[in-house]
Order: sequence, then structure tokens, then C-alpha cells
Amino acid sequence: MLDTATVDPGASGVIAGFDHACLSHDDHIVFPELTLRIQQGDRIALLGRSGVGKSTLLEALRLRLDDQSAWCPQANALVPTLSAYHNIYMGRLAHFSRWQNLINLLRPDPTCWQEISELADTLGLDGLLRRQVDQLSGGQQQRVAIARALYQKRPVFIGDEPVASVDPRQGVRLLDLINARHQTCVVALHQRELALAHFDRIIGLDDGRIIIDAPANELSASDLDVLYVTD
Ligand SMILES: Nc1ncnc2c1ncn2[C@@H]1O[C@H](COP(=O)(O)OP(=O)(O)OP(=O)(O)O)[C@@H](O)[C@H]1O
Repeated sequence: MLDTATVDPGASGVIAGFDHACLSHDDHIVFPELTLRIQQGDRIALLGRSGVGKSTLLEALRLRLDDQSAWCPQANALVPTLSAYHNIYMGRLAHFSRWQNLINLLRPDPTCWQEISELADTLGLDGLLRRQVDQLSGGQQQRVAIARALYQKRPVFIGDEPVASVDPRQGVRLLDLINARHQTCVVALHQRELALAHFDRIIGLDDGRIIIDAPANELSASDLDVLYVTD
């Protein structure tokens, strides 16, 4: 991914940003000239049609934030043949020694097991930790992906449609949980009502640029219609 400009993340509460940056996949330019500042404490919902560049922007942000970000990709980024426990544990692989990781693969470390069990319980995954991920439902897999990101224990949560495969009530609960554990969140969503109810700042993308960047309490669901108009 090409990225041509950066912003000093230390400046006045800004933790990451883009200044006339070009974000692309090889020769496919998604954002020709993106300018955006993410402030500490921002709770941002990223909206826009499929293919508009939400994942591209999140990925670029994730690279900027490096080990400050807890990354929750779309659910298919799990390792399907490993258990739910091991997928969640992978959130902190870098925190443990290679030897600890190897041992844990064969016999889960009791302290990690306890901590991951408690986390799994809060996500409604109790009793499923030993099960291979490819034997879980789409919604359960999505909760494993969220658990893995929460287990990273990092200040900024970056989620790529983390509640796309769960029912609306569960979506609300999961977003509350994510918000409670992170001061700063940037989350791509398709459900505009969830975005307005659970986030402070709405960023709407279209045609390679930001067309909405406003406080959620100044917007209504119909203000977001413009993001979903097709040609
Ligand atoms: N690895 C890649 N190589 C080339 N082009 C890509 C690649 N990944 C995405 N794109 C293109 O970049 C554009 C933005 O894709 P992106 O995945 O960021 O959109 P999105 O808004 O996240 O979509 P969705 O809501 O469907 O997940 C699309 O036109 C897509 O086809």
C-alpha cells in the first residue's frame, strides 16, 4: 500500500493522521489526497458503500498506530483450524516468549486460560473455547475476532465491521463492550443507526474522499443517505 504523507502524531492530542496522503493498492488509487486527524478520545464510525475504501483507510491507520492499536479485522482473518482459545491468545503472541507460545499451543497456560475464559464469558462464548473456529457460527467467529482484539489490551480499537454478522441486540452489547475498554475507537460499520447511537464522530466516505466528518449528535440517519446513493 502506497502512502505518501504523514502527520506528527504528537501534535495537540492528534494520535494519527493523514495530510494530503495518497492511499492505494499498487496502481489502484483509493484515496488520491486524504487529509484526516484522529484525536485521542475520538469514537469514530466509518461509513460508506461497499468498496468505498473503509478497509483501506483502517489498514493505513493501523500501520500508523502500530502497537498502539488493537486490530479487529473481518472475521475471516481467524485461523480456522485452531481453537477459539488459541485464536484469542494470538492477540498477545508478541507479548510472550516463543517458548511460552509453543508450550501454550500444546497445553494452555492456566493464567492465560483463566483470563481468556473471563473475556470469552463477557462475549457469550462460554463453553466454546476448545472448539475449532471453523466449527463455530459466523456470529461466534466474529465474537472470537473481537475477543482477540480486546485481549491485545491496546489503547486504540480499530475494527473492520466487527458486528456485521451478529443480531442487532448483540451488536449493541458488543459495541458497548468495545467502547468501555478503549478510549479511542475507529470502526467501519454498515448499520447507520448503530453508528449514530454508539459513536461521537461520523466519517462518511465516497468517491475517494471524506464527504461527511461531523459529530454524531448533529446528524440524523437520513443525513447519511447520501453515502448510499448509487449511480
Ligand atoms: N489488495 C487489493 N488490491 C487491489 N485493490 C484492492 C485491494 N483491496 C481492495 N482493493 C480495492 O480498493 C477499493 C477499496 O476497497 P476496501 O476493501 O477498502 O473497501 P471497503 O469500503 O472496505 O469495502 P467493504 O465494505 O466491501 O468491506 C475497492 O475498489 C477494492 O476493489
